[in-house]
Amino acid sequence: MLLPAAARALPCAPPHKPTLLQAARTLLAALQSRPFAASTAAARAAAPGLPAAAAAAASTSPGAPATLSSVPIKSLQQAITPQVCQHLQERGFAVVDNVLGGSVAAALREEVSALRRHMHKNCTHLVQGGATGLLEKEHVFEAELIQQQTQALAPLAAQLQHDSTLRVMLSVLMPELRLHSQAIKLQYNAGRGGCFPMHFDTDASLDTRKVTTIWYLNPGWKPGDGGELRLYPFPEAPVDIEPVNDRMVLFSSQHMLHRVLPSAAERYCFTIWLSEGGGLHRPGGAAVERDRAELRRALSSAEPLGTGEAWRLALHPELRKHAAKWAYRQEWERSIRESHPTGPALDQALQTFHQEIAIIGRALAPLLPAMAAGPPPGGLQRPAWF
Ligand SMILES: O=C(O)CCC(=O)C(=O)O
Ligand SMILES: [Fe+2]
Repeated sequence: MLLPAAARALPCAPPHKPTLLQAARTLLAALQSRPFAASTAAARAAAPGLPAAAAAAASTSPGAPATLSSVPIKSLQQAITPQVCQHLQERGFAVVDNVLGGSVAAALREEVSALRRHMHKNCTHLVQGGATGLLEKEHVFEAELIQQQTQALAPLAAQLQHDSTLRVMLSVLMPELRLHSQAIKLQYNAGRGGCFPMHFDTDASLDTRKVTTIWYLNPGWKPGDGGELRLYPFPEAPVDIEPVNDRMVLFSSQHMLHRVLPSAAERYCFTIWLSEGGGLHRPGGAAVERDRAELRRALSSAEPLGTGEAWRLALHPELRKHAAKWAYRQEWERSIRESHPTGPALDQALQTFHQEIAIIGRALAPLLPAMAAGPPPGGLQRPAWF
């Protein structure tokens, strides 16, 4: 059922945007020389050629520095290229190496290490009938940087939490993201098999996170250590990404299914989530209702569906994550077992998982034969990621 590389429909390459990138760099330089709160208007005045979305991405809350002087922002600016954004847009993810430089990566690793005794166990969030249950993971610990005490122990990460360089650079090339704010989380995996089950970071109905960026800080990583990030860009084949030092991975927070494979070695990283401005956008209205009614009709029709039509429905934005969950149900169950200690909480989580799979199986029954048989001969249209 996975999409063969040769059959992918390739959209046209976006136009080069060197002048826009230059305008973004001018703005970031201006922000660096004037360290406090930048408004959208100030940002546009500093770099007149800049699109509104990029200027808005540069604005910060009062008192927060807009960009850093203590990390090599130049390398971060250069990390976000048109090629990176094209990959992110078309495939749902991108990988950037040597993003901060070895010495900054080493300092950040020290900071994560210094915070270890302030960390709490990472939990899997189980959404069930409107309520959220928490299932602790073994060996994976995390800290947000909200309290002054933790910020003092991790000053570089605390500055990175506010730095707008990444947001501005992404917004120049992908203004449709409307990025406006960000949050950081530091993570320490003690090894001993610590891992994450398959999940999506969020959903449009939960919060406004759009882009997940994970930054790896593991200079000693070697094959066999495990802890790879596995992405499932459904319906394409999974991709494993090694958590090597100074690597940043970007992906769609809402649509990229992913997990962390069991890690045999200590593993350090941090995540910055980039969010859309303008509050939670709950899709609704007549058009959405019509769309849903059409989906219900297609799924309940007595007529058998052709392969192309079945796949079109499986990749519909409302159904795609359920289709992926069904397609990977065995691997998904294994990942839940691997990530949590045995006991009643795990048993409950597995029971809920099986109930969900049964519901999905019933709802998507007309699509399952086509999904099991693989994509149609002409290939599939790539789904939208953002
Ligand atoms: O540690 C990683 O590579 C990914 C972590 C993750 O998926 C998460 O925090 O949601
Ligand atoms: Fe995640």
